[in-house]
Amino acid sequence: MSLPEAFIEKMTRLLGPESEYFFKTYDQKRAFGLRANLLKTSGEQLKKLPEFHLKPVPFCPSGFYYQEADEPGKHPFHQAGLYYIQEPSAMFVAERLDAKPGERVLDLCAAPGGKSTQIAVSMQNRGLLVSNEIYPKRAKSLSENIERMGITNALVTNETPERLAEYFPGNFDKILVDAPCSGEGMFRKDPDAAQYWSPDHVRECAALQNQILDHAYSMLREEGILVYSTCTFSPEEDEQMIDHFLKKYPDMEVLPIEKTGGVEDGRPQWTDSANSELRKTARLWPHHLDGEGHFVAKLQKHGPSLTKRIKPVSSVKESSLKDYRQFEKQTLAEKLAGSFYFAGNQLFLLPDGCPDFSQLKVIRAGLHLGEQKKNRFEPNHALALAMPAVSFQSTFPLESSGTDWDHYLRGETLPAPASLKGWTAVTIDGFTLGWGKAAGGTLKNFYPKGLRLRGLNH
Ligand SMILES: C[S@@+](CC[C@H](N)C(=O)[O-])C[C@H]1O[C@@H](n2cnc3c(N)ncnc32)[C@H](O)[C@@H]1O
Repeated sequence: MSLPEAFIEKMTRLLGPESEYFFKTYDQKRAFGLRANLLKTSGEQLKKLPEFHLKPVPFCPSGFYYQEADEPGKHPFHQAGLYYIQEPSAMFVAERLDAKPGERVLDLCAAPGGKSTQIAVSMQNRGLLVSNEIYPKRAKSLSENIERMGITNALVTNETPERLAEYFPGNFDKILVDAPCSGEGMFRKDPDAAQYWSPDHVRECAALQNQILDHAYSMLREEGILVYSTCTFSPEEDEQMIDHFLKKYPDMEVLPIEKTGGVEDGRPQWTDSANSELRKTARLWPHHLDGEGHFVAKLQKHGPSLTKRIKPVSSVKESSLKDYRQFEKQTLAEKLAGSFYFAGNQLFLLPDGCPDFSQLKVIRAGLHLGEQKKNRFEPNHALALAMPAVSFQSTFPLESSGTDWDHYLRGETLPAPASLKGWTAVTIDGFTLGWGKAAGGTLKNFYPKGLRLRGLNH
């Protein structure tokens, strides 16, 4: 592939004789990856599927390489949220944050959600994950991926880092900044990215990352953890960015990152200070492992934080849940508990200890249960995708070896047993796919219009 001249010169200067191996990767095919969604399945279960040819990613326990011809994006398990298609080296990042159930975590630059969906898995859907994206369209796809993967503890926001920093000073145990960058590691995946590249663009990205990091710092609590990552090779956005950050905030300490499967140390020699601490950061190079390339730094804040306590949202009165409870009794296997919240007619079950978010642009708040209609409750797609099949009193089973799933995902009505009545969870090989409502021998289709398949799928 054709690369910008100035990029070739720069990488040749930085890498010396190693650059020969680096540039050779541009003539090779890129690796394709998917990550098992451990909220719904296991890697072992996916590995048994004859449709896919999966090989483990050495630096991510739930990650697999697949063959391009496997086309996992076209399999109904994708719509059921059993995996997330993700560039393999990107899978290394969220694992380093080591988010735990019950923590308060912020993913500041989150769309389309590869890393947020991975963070939610390690939190086991408990605690609070604020998953933020600055651009509205990208925030919408982030929200859809959060829904598809069955994540129930996320507040998906569409804010600038600056606004969030005003709202959440000193509030988070862990923050991921997966920064917008010059994307040098994306050239094989997206050849257009190479055309946008210029030394000026690298400088602009570095200036933006600097500002984003300032905001992240102010939102971190004392002893909180910050992970910073990019998918670019330029030292200005990687080691030099962290070097500058450490000088500006001396209470930040670089933490070691365990490096396996071809992951390498950061390169302090590419900074003015040559601070040996920077060796603890990690670099994923396309000529040392199967993946496009990433830089990751993990830091801890030891200084005090100016913290604003935000009161949690209190639950609505039980009396306003009458129609929901009636629906729940008829449809679900157990009663849901927690903080319920109405946004207009839309009912949500909020993440644990969810802070008041009334002043923020929020796209999704925890689990979207459904809509209060006149004297009845209609469930949302998110509720189906967040629950395993055993959580429903009635299921409508489809098989991936058949063709009915294709009709269902296109929004068509399906024939149903005459005895089947009311809301039922449609499943694919035992995994929930969406809602249907049975009456008079047919299943009315409630697969969301915006997600339906169109045209040829095979
Ligand atoms: C590398 S991507 C994030 C990828 C995402 N973490 C994932 O794993 O799917 C960087 C994100 O930063 C967003 N972004 C762009 N400008 C920004 C800014 N000024 N502040 C915060 N985020 C910004 C981009 O829209 C993009 O979604």
